[in-house]
Amino acid sequence: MNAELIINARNATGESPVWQPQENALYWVDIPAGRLHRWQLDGHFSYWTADEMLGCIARSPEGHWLGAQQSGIFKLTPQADGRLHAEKCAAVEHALPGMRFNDGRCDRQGRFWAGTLQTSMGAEQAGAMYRYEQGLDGAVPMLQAQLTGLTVPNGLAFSPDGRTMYLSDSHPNVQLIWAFDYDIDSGTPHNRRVFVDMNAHPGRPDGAAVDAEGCYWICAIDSGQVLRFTPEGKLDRALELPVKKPTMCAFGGPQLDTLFVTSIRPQGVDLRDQPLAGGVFALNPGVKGLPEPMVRG
Ligand SMILES: O=C1O[C@H](CS(=O)(=O)O)[C@@H](O)[C@H](O)[C@H]1O
Repeated sequence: MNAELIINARNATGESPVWQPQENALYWVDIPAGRLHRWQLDGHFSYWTADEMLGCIARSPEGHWLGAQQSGIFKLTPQADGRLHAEKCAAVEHALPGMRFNDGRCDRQGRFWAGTLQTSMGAEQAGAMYRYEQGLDGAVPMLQAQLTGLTVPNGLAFSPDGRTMYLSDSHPNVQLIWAFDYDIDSGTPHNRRVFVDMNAHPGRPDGAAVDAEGCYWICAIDSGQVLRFTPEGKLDRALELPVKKPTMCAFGGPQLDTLFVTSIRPQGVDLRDQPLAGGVFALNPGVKGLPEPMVRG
């Protein structure tokens, strides 16, 4: 195992790692805590807390963050007192009560995509994918669902040329990763097909990242592994972690050759066999990643 613990964050649900090259820092969230964290390469660690759960983030060129929370998409600005100042940019009408945003990221053109789920995950197919971009009509535009019928949308990622979109559903009744043709001019996915059936692999599909060779790295939650699939959907590599529930991965480091992985610290269970659950880890994947696109201004 070559996983190195970078911080024993004890996150309830660590997610959405994003490498920020200007600061040589990794940012990520703890969803239920509504927290944005920063770990700098020199070892400094900071965090800021929002008023709502925080599902995923993307950086803007102006230096703030875009965050998908419970009631919509917010511009987030870290404050000196540890709060996250939140300004609503877009709203959503959830299909059911008790829903929040989960996994998301920008496409290669800088449109911010994020998916919703019901927090108890009891309601199947209530989740949807939303796309946010600046310049929509209205002061706080209402976003329209772009894809529906999802239970735990996850694993969103884009191929190096941006023309293939990947998306998964982690729910035990689904466990599929799909590929779509992606129209980079309009930001529209079409021609959905199964890319990988995770029922044939250990773990369920969670967060993902695409590397510079176009291969898809997916956190296989409940198996303690990160799996690499070729663009043809063939399993190529499996890396082990000292925790059972890795949630999302991101390439980072000055050379983009480190794979950072967030994880879940399950509540109310015996953690003697995974005391580092909820930590953030660094792996040496043997391949480089691509810069994470910022939100298009
Ligand atoms: O809250 C979350 O949990 C699930 C993992 S689990 O089903 O609870 O084990 C994860 O897939 C999802 O991304 C996360 O937000």
